[in-house]
Amino acid sequence: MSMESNGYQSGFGNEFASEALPGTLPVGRNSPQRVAHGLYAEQLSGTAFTAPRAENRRSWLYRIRPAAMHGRFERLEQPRFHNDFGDGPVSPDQMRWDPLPMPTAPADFVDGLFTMAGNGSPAAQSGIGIHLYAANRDMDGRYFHDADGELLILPQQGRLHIATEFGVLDVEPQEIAVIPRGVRFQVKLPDGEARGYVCENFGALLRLPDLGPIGSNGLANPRDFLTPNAAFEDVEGDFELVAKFQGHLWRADIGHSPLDVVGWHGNYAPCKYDLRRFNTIGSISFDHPDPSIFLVLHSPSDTPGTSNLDFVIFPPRWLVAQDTFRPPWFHRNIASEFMGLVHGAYDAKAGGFVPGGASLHNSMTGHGPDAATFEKASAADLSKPDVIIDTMAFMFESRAVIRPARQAVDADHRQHDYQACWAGLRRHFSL
Ligand SMILES: O=C(O)Cc1cc(O)ccc1O
Ligand SMILES: [Fe+2]
Repeated sequence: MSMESNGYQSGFGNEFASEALPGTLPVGRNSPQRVAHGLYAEQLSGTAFTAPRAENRRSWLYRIRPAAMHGRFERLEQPRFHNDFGDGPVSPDQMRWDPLPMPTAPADFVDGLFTMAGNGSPAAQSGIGIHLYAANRDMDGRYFHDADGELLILPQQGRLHIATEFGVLDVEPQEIAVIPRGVRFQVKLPDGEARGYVCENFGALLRLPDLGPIGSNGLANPRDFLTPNAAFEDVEGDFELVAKFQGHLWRADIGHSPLDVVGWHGNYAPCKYDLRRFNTIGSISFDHPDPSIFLVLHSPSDTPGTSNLDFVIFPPRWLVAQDTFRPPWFHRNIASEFMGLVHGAYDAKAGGFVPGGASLHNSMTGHGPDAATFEKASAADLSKPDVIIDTMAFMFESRAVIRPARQAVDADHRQHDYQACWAGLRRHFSL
């Protein structure tokens, strides 16, 4: 059985309101003495009660049973999914990985999570966890919430049917889903198998960037974010509630589906966004701009302009700049860059960076186009525009060093020869 989608509401961080049964939402108050249909009222706060209004995020849920009803939590061992980024030496090497192999034993979305890297901690409410998932079965009688951060999910292969307390998100590769901290959900795999990337944001909630001189439109437009209409399931059984709490997983028995919210209103809710809707802006004169021009969502830190997380994409686009090396340039960056590829090929790498793969270029580590890309772009005919189609790369960029997890450093699917991609860069210098 799976909860059916009830459609979506459009907008980012709006004051939404939705009810799956007419007359569910109280009018003019949040917590009446008795809620319609015999439901319980429950508030879910994603920011401090007293956070400034522009940042304040909370929702009211009207549900069959309150979230407090479940058995006692005990530890659940899933050693591949954690926030142990270590505090010892971290190699400044450029690193790259092949796709996370599909599981050989049955694994649902939670079983299939594999921690790649991260920084900060849930305890500090700052930093990010970067994970991949590879799964081959539905979450069955199992529900999950992450108390440590909101989850930015990027399917790379296979669709996800994500049934949440707020309703259903159906997402496919080249779309993203954002599940707020604490929201309970269940993932089913309509295609039988699925793989993708997850960024767990321990810091300030993801938001749309200011647009500055770009103006009032462009990049990710707010109306393209879709939040589910209320949908619920009213089922009882021997189910399991899995919680991620302070870097570890816990499980509790639960006798009913926690996806029993019949109506809700508020501005703290899951959403999805189709990356193909991104209005890509670039140079129409000369020079390849800084990748901040490709910013979709960011989690600010306490230093203006310096993000805990910048989620950046490299979508299809025209390259027209004159007297310009058109692909991404060689560079070093105080921020740290974790990249993935959802679809196609990436314009800075002629080979080796494949869909489902990943790379890490940490603070001040030199990187840029591989030798083949450099040669090709240096000789390209700039009198003609070049169009990049069939591509969707992304970057999780963070102000703090992104520490690879031990299991990622040691993984069989790590490309130990990654640095060889620059070894063929020839000396061209002449006096
Ligand atoms: O490939 C990278 O490293 C990401 C990246 C892309 C780009 O267009 C400019 C800078 C940058 O770091
Ligand atoms: Fe870079």
